[in-house]
Amino acid sequence: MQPIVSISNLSKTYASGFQALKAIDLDIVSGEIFALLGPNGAGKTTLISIVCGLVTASDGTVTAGGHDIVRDYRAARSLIGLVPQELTTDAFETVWATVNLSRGLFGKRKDHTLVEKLLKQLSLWDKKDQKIVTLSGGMKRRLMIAKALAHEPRILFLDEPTAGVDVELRRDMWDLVRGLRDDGVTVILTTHYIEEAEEMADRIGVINNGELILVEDKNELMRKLGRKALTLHLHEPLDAVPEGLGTYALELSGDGTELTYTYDTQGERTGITALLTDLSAANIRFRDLHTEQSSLEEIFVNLVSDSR
Ligand SMILES: Nc1ncnc2c1ncn2[C@@H]1O[C@H](COP(=O)(O)OP(=O)(O)OP(=O)(O)O)[C@@H](O)[C@H]1O
Repeated sequence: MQPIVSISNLSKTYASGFQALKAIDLDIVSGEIFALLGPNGAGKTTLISIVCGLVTASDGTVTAGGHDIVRDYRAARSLIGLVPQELTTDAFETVWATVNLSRGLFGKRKDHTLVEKLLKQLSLWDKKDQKIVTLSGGMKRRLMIAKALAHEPRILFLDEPTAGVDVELRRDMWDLVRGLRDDGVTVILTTHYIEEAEEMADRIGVINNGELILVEDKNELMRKLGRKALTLHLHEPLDAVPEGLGTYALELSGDGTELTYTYDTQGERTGITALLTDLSAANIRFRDLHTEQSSLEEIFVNLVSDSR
């Protein structure tokens, strides 16, 4: 299937001489939620600003829906909605006027039914006659989404959609984004919250120092790079890991009542069967056990520190 956004050899050097992006190649699949994950200053905003035509690239090409974003700017841009980090609209405009205006800016004919539907969907309908300056932070965020969707884009970029919002609103945002995906909108979001990428994304791209260091299916990423820990809850506490078990990566905790074994899920052998046999031979009995997979956070921290 043809990608809905195709980024090829994209580089950006700002006038200051700072290179914010280094030869990025990335294809976005239609209908996915793609999370671009990276620390502050990694180049996330620069990347989406280029795709949305707000910043010019120093090198490389981008197409959206098959249209080159420079040569065929209008056609490409009309497919794209952008929710920036900060609201840039006139604060004394009403909600209703500003969303309708956003649609008009793309040369689309008025459609009050669509705007009404959007405002209802975003729980802003009862605020439609209020001036933006009177809205709460969460309402402003939702308004930015309504504005970005007013011209019915097929691709939505969300730049740090939940930075600085409370947990409840974050969950609302996530539900909303999933709903958009269900409606067929392709969503690309930037975030430095690993939890957000873990929760939301179908695929994850990790960007650091202007380089895309990894692009991977989320589940695959967690499976491939994740390690697992098996914790055995012992009947009798141990003072130390018995000598005969010294070859295993074992750690004793919980006042000697928990024995944790860490293993690689992708390894040829996990070593679990041998460990359990040896435990039994050493007469160590357990009453319960559980396993835990390493989180995306641990994977991310390892990746970023490796690429420095
Ligand atoms: N107009 C500019 N001129 C010079 N350097 C810039 C300009 N805009 C951004 N940069 C630099 O480019 C780098 C990438 O910035 P960018 O805003 O793309 O990062 P980001 O990943 O979005 O970060 P954050 O998570 O903090 O929003 C940063 O080092 C930033 O200082």
